[in-house]
Amino acid sequence: MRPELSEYTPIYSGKVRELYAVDDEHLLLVASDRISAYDYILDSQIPDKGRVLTAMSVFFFDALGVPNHLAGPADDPRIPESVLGRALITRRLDMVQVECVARGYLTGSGLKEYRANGEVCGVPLPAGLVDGSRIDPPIFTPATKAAVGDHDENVSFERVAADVGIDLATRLRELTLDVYSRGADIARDRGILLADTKFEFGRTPGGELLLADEVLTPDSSRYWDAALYQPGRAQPSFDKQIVRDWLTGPDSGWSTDSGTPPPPLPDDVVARTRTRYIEAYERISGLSFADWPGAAA
Ligand SMILES: N#Cc1c(N)ncnc1-c1cnn(CCN2CCOCC2)c1
Repeated sequence: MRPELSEYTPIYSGKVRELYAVDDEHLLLVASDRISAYDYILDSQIPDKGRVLTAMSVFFFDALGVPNHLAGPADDPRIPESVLGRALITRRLDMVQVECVARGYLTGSGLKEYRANGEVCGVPLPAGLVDGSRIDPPIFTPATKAAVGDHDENVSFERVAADVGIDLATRLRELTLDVYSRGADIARDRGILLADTKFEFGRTPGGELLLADEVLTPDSSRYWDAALYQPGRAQPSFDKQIVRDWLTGPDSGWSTDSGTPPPPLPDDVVARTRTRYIEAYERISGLSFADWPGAAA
């Protein structure tokens, strides 16, 4: 008999995920079906999004072989039925307060910084780069964690070293770039570009540094279709472009500068977006989402 979610103590609630205390040493990390766009959490949910992104994290935790915070399988008996497939039992860690970002392509806040001063997080880049340019080798562009709803602040490696010490900062950079590069290689071999990603790390009571949070999901990363890749413009998001295009198109009656929350999504936009998440998982993992635990939404 699985426990009820109400038996666990909520300890953190993010835009699309929650964290519960299971016991003194373990947490339950729950991914919802909520989706964000243009800095709004949409009223419409994407059925199975939480299960797909959880499956993707588990695939990469397994495939990359990096010591991590997982403390049980996807069907662990401590996971309540109501969240089975979109929740994981993890070790409770002392989290390092650094958003560990790796960028293999220039876009978003990195592009904005580059255009202003030719560098990102203190890392100088070649002149003449455009939106979507490859950054080779990839760079470590850390950020400080912002309050829910705010944007993280990009900071230099030197600032991270001042905050957490040079040894830990160096280890964070090394792990971030290694895990990003190996994850990007896996995705690229399947026709999907991993433009950038954000990792979080934590330490055990014994001081071991573990990869935590979610890993290489479309919520923590930018995924692009390699077949559509064209530097010099904003790349279509593999998973969210259908939503973005409808919201900014003629049928939504909404615009990004309206100052109002986006309207609900049409059923077909929801359905096609669900399909995109499942396609990303199945192409990258080579596994069938039908085999993943939990009830299909
Ligand atoms: N993972 C993890 C983890 C852990 N294994 N041990 C202790 N604390 C955390 C933790 C606490 N907050 N965050 C930020 C990311 N959150 C994730 C959940 O959803 C909301 C955002 C991570």
